[in-house]
Amino acid sequence: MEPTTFVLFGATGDLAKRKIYPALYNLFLDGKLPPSFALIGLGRRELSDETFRGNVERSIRTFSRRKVQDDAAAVERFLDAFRYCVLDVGRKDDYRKLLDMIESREQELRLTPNRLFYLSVGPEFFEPIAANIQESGLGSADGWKRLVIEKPFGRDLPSARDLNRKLNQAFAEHEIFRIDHYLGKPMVQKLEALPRSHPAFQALWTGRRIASVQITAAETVGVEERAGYYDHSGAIRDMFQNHMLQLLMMLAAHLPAGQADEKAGVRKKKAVQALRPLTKEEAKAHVVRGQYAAGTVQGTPVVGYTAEPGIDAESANDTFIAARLLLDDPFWRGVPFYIRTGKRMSGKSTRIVVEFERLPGQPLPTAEDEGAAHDLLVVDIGPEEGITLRSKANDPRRSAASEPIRIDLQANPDDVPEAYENLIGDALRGDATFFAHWDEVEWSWAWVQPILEAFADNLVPLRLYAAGSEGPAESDALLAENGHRWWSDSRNEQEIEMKEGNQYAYHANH
Ligand SMILES: NC(=O)C1=CN([C@@H]2O[C@H](COP(=O)(O)OP(=O)(O)OC[C@H]3O[C@@H](n4cnc5c(N)ncnc54)[C@H](OP(=O)(O)O)[C@@H]3O)[C@@H](O)[C@H]2O)C=CC1
Ligand SMILES: O=C1O[C@H](COP(=O)(O)O)[C@@H](O)[C@H](O)[C@H]1O
Repeated sequence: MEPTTFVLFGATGDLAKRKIYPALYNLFLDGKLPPSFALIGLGRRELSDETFRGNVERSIRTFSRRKVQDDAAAVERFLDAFRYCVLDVGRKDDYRKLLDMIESREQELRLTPNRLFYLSVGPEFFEPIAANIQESGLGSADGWKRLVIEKPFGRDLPSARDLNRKLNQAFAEHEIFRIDHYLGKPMVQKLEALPRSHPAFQALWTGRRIASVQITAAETVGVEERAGYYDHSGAIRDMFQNHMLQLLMMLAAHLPAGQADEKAGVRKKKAVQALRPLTKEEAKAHVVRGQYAAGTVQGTPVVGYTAEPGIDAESANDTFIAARLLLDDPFWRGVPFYIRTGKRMSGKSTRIVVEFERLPGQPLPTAEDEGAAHDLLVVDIGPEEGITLRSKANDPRRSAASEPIRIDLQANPDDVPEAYENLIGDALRGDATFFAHWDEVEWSWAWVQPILEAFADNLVPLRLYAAGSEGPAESDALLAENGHRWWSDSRNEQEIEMKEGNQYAYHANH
């Protein structure tokens, strides 16, 4: 890997502490940091290098997935790369000081001037930092430069386009790495190749009609301490436009054989472009907007959203969204994609369920089975990981069908890299596969824009749901209109949970 100077804006912030330093430490332990590596942390706070390194050490001791053992020498070698520089985003002199510091580190360590600028700061700083990097000469050295940028990328279509145009004045598209941490999750990285990953999945994918695809990201937490941000974003901007649509793209990027060598990014773009647009008038028929009311989450009583600290008592912000989407694509035509995400739901789970239509000859559901699943491919993305095939046809209680096959390749969970480890490792290597490319971001915002407008004009009613539930009843009704039901919530879990010998479970081998 090429020598790199990692320039971290927001080095004193929460994300750096909880995610970035632990990820870098784990990459270091795995030998995945460049052998010649320097990190310069930036923030307004006055910190000495020593205090900064002490903070980083505390962060890796608290948050690293691998225990920081007594190998003091390894920790010291890791921390040796870290320096700190005071920088206020708006002060031009600070960028000149930073340039001096970077150049002197590059000389000291004989580093080729490859510079990775990581913006772990509020979105209002993305554009001024990029402009100052260019203006100060920080980005004009004789090596590569990359910009790693956190979410949110805009708050609607026009602002995202504006931000992108401004970033492009300093960085080319191939130099911009937009983080969507869901794309760093190991199971998400397998989605696009899922149909080819096992003969059983391949046979299903090519031989069976898909009845529906359901994508759920349910959380038990509420707004936490993020009222200022969340009350102006809601579930639609916080989760739906980015993480949920990226999950859809990753899954739908499957194309018939023959085009399989097309790059994943191109196929993802085709998937998002194929989304049938909704007008703001149509939004009400396809989208459910919810907000949590008081309730009980896993045994603990909690207040409703508008009683949360920092939230306007009259707030009509969405903490839940469910939507039905259709793709005008030869493979997916007629298959509804149902997406939902919400806070203060009954459990924490991100899961995709692909439901296959019943085969001719497959046992008809009995009265006891009423509403039970046909064949389901269940992809658990987090917190549990795994792929399970649940099939009625192979239930030995009903038919003399084939012996159950169990494929269990579960890796030691301690060995599963964190999303940020995967993404930072990729950015250091210059591999943008699992980052959100501009086309994807722009098309996602374009699909979401009429819904944002419908919410703003109150064309989609706000439905209250009790904290600890599965969301508003209208979200169930949305699927029932097509004869479907959510297969990924605790009410139905027992119905799809069949006897051990009746499941094909494939746990990712990382
Ligand atoms: N925290 C999280 O879990 C997640 C965060 N994100 C995104 O990551 C980014 C950072 O979030 P987070 O770490 O939580 O935010 P914090 O508020 O914890 O940290 C903000 C950082 O920005 C620095 N900063 C603020 N103002 C200035 C300024 N004028 N000049 C220079 N530095 C400044 C602060 O340093 P100082 O005070 O020393 O100046 C601090 O290091 C945001 O874009 C957020 O949306 C994305 C996903 C999850
Ligand atoms: O980006 C975000 O994601 C988290 C959920 O992430 P997960 O990895 O725990 O599923 C969400 O809580 C947060 O509101 C959002 O900003």
